Amino acid sequence: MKITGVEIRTVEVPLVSPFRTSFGTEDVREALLLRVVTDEAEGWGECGAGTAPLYSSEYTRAAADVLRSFLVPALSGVADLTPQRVAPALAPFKGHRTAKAALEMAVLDADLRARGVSFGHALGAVRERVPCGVSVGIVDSIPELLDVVAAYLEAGYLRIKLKIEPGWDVEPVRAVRERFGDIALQVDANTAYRRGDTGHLAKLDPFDLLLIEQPLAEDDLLGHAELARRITTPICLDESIVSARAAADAITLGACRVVNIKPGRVGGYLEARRIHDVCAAHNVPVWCGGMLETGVGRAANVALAALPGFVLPGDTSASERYYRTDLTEPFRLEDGHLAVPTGPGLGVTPIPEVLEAVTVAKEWVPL
Ligand SMILES: O=C(O)CCC(=O)N[C@@H](C(=O)O)c1ccccc1
Repeated sequence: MKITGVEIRTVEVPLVSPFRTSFGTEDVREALLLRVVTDEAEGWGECGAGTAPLYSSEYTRAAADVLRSFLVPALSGVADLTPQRVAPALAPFKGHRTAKAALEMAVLDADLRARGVSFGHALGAVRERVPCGVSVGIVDSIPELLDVVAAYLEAGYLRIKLKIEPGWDVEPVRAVRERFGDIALQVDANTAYRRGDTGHLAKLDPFDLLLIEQPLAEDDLLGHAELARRITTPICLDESIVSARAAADAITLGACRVVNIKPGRVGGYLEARRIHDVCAAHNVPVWCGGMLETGVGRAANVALAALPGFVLPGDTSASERYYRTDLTEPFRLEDGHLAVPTGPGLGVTPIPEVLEAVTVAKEWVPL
């Protein structure tokens, strides 16, 4: 396959409601969409970096620059480009995993569309639909939280994830347990706690949570391993798991018993598949995380979530959880599940007029 160029598009898509986590609040999703043009087909990729480097060191403007200046030009040196050759071509450049993931995703989409193969089939999906959880941001009061959770349960979500931080943790969990009983419930701290918070985090143990996600810093595997010996709630890692090797190390150290796989965080869907395989080899369950993807990235995540080791509901929510108007045909929850797209490649494409309406910058990088 030969690339003629890559369109880098910055979009700003309003969220239906502010999304607050321990690392900040978003009410507009700024994302990059890549359109790779090849001699055989076009492919789409989505970069999950945020407007500011708060979840990780990456952010949208930096991702656009590293793509324009280094990553896209690096593909010109690959004679017969295949999706499997993208990561090695980009490996000399350090970091920028969400930018790399978006480019690999777009090349993979183009390749699969050209061959008439779906993302799910290419990755090894074994299900036609996936069970869906939902991420509930931090809100101003317990009553408001209970109303939000009640609405998501009414919508059919099969798992609730509560964002927590110091000062908003035990009481919200207690209130949700008392109101809704033994629903599938987990929490996500996004690195907000410290090693000295072990005693406080142990107060979550009586609530029979599925897991506590990334309580400590992304580089503190030993801290998580020590915490795992002091609390009964299973630890799940997110920010720490940047590669298959990191997953193997974390599991071996006893730092986690569950892994949240986010293709953007790990450099792409091919690495995400490798992490899935490493975790399966260690009998570690995985689930698919989310980075507020539009329907473009959501289609790929739903396909990934259909792999055999994804045994827990992920953050693969319906489009309407975040967007009044999605960039693609919306993903709709049916009996708590989303259908895995079956068309070639992603199986979805951005709706041109919707895409134009949210585009704030567009550039063409020729190869
Ligand atoms: O459902 C979703 O797409 C969002 C799920 C979610 O909470 N994502 C958080 C996270 O910390 O995991 C996030 C959002 C944006 C960027 C990075 C991470």
